[in-house]
Amino acid sequence: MGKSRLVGPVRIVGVGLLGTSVGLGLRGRQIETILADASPTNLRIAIDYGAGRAAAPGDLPQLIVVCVPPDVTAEIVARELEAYPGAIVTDVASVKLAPLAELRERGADISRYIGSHPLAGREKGGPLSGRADLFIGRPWVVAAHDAISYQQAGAIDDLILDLGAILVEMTPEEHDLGVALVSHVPQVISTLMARRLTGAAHSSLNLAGQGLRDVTRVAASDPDLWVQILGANAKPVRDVLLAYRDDLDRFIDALEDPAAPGAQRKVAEELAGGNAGVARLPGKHGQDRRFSSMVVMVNDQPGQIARLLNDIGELNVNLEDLRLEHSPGAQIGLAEISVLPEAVTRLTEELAARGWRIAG
Ligand SMILES: NC(=O)c1ccc[n+]([C@@H]2O[C@H](COP(=O)([O-])OP(=O)(O)OC[C@H]3O[C@@H](n4cnc5c(N)ncnc54)[C@H](O)[C@@H]3O)[C@@H](O)[C@H]2O)c1
Ligand SMILES: O=C(O)C(=O)C[C@]1(C(=O)O)C=C[C@@H](O)C=C1
Repeated sequence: MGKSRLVGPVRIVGVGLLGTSVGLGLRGRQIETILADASPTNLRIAIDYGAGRAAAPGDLPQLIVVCVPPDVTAEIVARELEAYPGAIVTDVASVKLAPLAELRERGADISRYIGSHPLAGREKGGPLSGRADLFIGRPWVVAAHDAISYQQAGAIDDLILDLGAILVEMTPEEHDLGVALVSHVPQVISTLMARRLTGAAHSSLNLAGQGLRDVTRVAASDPDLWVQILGANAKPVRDVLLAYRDDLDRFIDALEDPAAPGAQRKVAEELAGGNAGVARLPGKHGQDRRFSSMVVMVNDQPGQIARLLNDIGELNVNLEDLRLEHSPGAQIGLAEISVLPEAVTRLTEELAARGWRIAG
């Protein structure tokens, strides 16, 4: 266990997916965490799960992390600033301009507040979805404003670094424009793609492979949360969607008569544009992921996954993550396993020596 930067205690308000993940990550570094939530059930689950303890009179948190839905973020930040005059406060809401504007309107003491946003999450909320390693290697934006300097908010930087995330400084405006493109519009497109499936025939749905699953994973996200996020960042999201509508029209036109002169070139240019865009992403899973993955082909027979995991254990390699892919009717499953990068070469060779087929 490395030394932590934060001294603590850290108070976490809202212990759903984000709050519980922050709590678990900090507890893993022995930092004292104090939990609060409007839902007694969520609070109980997060405590039982090991994310921290309940609040007590006389608590003096160094830092408060507000992890509640966007529409109540400013209200709760204002309340916490008033209740704990010695604490620095941040929030993790997915939009940054709206909460800051509301705090200004409320006359809150924002000289102790900077909003932040980890670009890490899952499509499923609630404390049971919390993960201590959720933030490792992920960008975490700190959205500055002129009532506080970064130096005064050092505890927020410490939080981000203690949780293994990558600190990114930007203004709230830059943040909201950026996430419209890389997070909010992707959610909309994923939703629309998945919505197309609601009336589809089972025979078509049975053909779904990993491509569709990759682009529709976040369509399973919580509508209540996303109504708030999209509403609070409507203009930037709308602007990207308008450009996207032009893109769609161009693609539709290019397919109108595939035999027409130049039609194939137009389609090829669109596809090449996609290649160029995806190549600009910093790593498949975001920046600096700590783990490398490899894919092992597994025969569709009872006990095969157990045998693979046992072999990995015997080779003394720690499995960091496991993802199984299996299409209906296929005789082969694909196990994507994530391990530390330095273990990949040896594991590949030794698993191959034990008869496993490595797909990549
Ligand atoms: N889900 C993601 O992937 C993700 C990623 C990054 C940031 N965020 C942001 O994090 C915040 C929390 O999202 P989440 O996914 O953890 O949601 P969640 O639904 O899992 O958790 C929210 C928690 O806040 C509690 N809560 C609601 N109103 C409250 C109030 N007034 N006072 C105290 N507690 C209250 C709820 O009971 C719940 O436990 C949101 O602002 C969201 O924009 C979410
Ligand atoms: O990967 C997911 O499931 C997410 O929900 C992640 C994601 C994102 O778009 O990157 C979604 C919204 C949050 O504000 C931050 C992260």
